[in-house]
Amino acid sequence: MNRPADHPPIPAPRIGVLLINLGTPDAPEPKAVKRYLAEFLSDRRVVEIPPIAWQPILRGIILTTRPKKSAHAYAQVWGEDGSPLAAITRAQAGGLKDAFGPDVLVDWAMRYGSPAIGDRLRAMKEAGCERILFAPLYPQYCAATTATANDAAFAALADMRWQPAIRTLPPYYDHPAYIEALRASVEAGLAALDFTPDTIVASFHGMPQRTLELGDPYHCHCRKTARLLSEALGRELVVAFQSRFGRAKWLEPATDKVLAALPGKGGKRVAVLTPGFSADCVETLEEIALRGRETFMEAGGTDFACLPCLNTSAPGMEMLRKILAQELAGWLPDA
Ligand SMILES: C=CC1=C(C)c2cc3[nH]c(cc4nc(cc5[nH]c(cc1n2)c(C)c5CCC(=O)O)C(CCC(=O)O)=C4C)c(C)c3C=C
Ligand SMILES: [Fe+2]
Ligand SMILES: [Fe+2]
Repeated sequence: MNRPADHPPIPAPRIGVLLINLGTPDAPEPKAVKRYLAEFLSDRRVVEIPPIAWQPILRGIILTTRPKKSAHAYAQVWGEDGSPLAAITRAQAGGLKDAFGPDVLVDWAMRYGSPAIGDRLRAMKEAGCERILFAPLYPQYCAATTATANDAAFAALADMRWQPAIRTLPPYYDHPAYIEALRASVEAGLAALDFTPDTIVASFHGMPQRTLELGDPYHCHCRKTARLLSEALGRELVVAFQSRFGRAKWLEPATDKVLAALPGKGGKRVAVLTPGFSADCVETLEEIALRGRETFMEAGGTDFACLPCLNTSAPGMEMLRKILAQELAGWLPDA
């Protein structure tokens, strides 16, 4: 059937890019933190203990004690625009607004709390996006982060009669653009210090040792990132794992133990980087920059620095543009 000559052209299908990070409480207060932790720690991708055994511990012990302690940690890093993790992820999405042309909508969501993945996905669909790239911003794949973000996105699709086409961003732990962004950002960070570190620690978020034994590639991804970054910097990095949670054995060595032991072994001036976090958050700003510093100085260290994550730095944004454009190839008209 022919359309009349004056019929408006069919608009090009739009494309959506949804940046996803972990999530954060709505306020640095015990009530909001409790709500957030209840959702986060009930995720079976995060705590792999059968709910019948785990839920009584979670409800009976953890959610009655931890929210107060964690709210204090959040309060120390909370900014004018809220939780750093949310503020930085929002700014990353804002910085990419025009990166891929007028037909590509860039938005952001959080796996736990708000803005919820399902809500942002439905909004993209309503805005006409027929193709959507989910981008969990975890360089190293972990089922507790990457997979659960994708699970939430696919759960939202399960309710849609007319689904958009979907791609997911692969882990980018060894992507040359990521390693180069880390190198540039670490070199700039080191050059800005008023001391010369004798030791550089690369601290990644930990996970239970059992998760590695069950086949999760996270630990290998972290080690490879550290090796490639060490080669790019031309200097040694001490790898450590932070944020231990619960009683099980976690990946070792633990960052706090490494920081406490360094001064006794002659490492008095340390710089810590956290390359597994794409945005600064309570785990970098409170656990490392505040508590890590205290641990290190009390053990006899003389100088301590926690270098910023890639955040919205020029090398960080350039990296995001490159890895996202690579996944959009074939969807973008000129790619
Ligand atoms: C970057 C990768 C991350 C992995 C892997 C990860 C695994 C993991 N985390 C917990 C428990 C907690 N994590 C918490 C905060 C938190 N975790 C990550 C990232 C990873 N977690 C980020 C970016 C953040 C910061 C969130 C923010 O709001 O700034 C917390 C909450 C804070 C606290 O109460 O201390 C917990 C709890 C487990 C069990 C786990 C298992 C593999
Ligand atoms: Fe975590
Ligand atoms: Fe922590």
